Amino acid sequence: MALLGISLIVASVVLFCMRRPRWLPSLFGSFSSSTPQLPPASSSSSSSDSDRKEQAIIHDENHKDEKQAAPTAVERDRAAMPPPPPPPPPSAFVVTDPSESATTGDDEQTTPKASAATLSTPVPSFSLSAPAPPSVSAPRAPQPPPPSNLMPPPPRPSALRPSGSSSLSPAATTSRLSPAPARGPGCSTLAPPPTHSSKPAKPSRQVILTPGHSPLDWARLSGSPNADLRGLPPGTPYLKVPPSLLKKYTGRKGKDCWTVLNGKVYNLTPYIPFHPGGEPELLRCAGRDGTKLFGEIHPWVNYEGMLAACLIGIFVTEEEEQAMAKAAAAVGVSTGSAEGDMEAMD
Ligand code: HEM
Repeated sequence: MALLGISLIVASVVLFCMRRPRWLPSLFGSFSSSTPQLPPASSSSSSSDSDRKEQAIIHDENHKDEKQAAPTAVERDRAAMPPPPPPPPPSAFVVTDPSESATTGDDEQTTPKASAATLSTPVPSFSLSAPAPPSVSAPRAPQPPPPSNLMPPPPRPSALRPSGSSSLSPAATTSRLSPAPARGPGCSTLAPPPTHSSKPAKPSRQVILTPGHSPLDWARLSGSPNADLRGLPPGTPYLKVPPSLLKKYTGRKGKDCWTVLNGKVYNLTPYIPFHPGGEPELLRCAGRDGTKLFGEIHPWVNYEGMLAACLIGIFVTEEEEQAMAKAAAAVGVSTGSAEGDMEAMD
């Protein structure tokens, strides 16, 4: 039992010496009656020496207590032990000068001590509920400049800089920025570039049509499904027109005006008073193939739709027409050969 008590005392003393709380000097102050006062240490080396002396004194004292009344000494130590100091609050710390601790008498603290300090400049804080930026339209009173510790906004990027002040290399500048288009003096940069050539337009060769012969009147006359403007007897099939027959219909001497457009033969006679280009122009293609001439003047005109009621037949060569006539004579039927039919009509 005594052995257990002794070992407990030794363990507590060892723990006590290893932990060495800050209130140790004041504890030793309470033992001033039995222990001599040590001079205050002024440097780290003297502090370590005094520690060793204190430990030796404590060790001797404990040995005395072990021999006399060990349990009562332990209880007295625990009763005289002051509560540990409260931990410092978590705040900003500044390192104080070690000389200050020496002058204040805190000889145990040899390392720089940190203490709370208030900053003179306000710490910038950020939050999601920041006020909205001022609108451009609403006029506002002049506001004080922002605090100097805030970062100024970056400069606005300029799209087009003069080549002299550009930070880009000349090669990069020329590759990114195309040269300004050459415009005449006095031209606004917002004005569109000229898209029309300065070539004067051709004077119109349209003629004044007589009343009742407008394009709309022609559309009304030729548009009906039963319209027959061919100038042939009703029920005449589409004819195969050779060149020898086509050249007889020149529009002169009371004859009709036939022409060929892309392999089809049309009777232009009913259309002559409706032609915007006039009769003489239209008669230039009478009795012959007018495909090339038509395409040179107005290829955009939809002649097929306009002349559907004027279709005579198809344009064939003389050989084709003779071969078909022979074949028809052999079987004894009419092939629609235009030559015989036209001669019969005449
Ligand atoms: C092949 C013989 C033809 C000749 C030489 C001829 C000539 C002309 C000429 C000189 C004009 C006036 C162009 C102008 O305003 O600058 C014209 C206009 C016109 N011709 Fe013909 N023409 C021919 C056949 C036809 C035929 C077969 C049709 C239709 C069935 C036709 C329909 C028109 C129309 C609709 C215009 C008015 C075009 C427009 O206002 O833009 N022409 N033609």
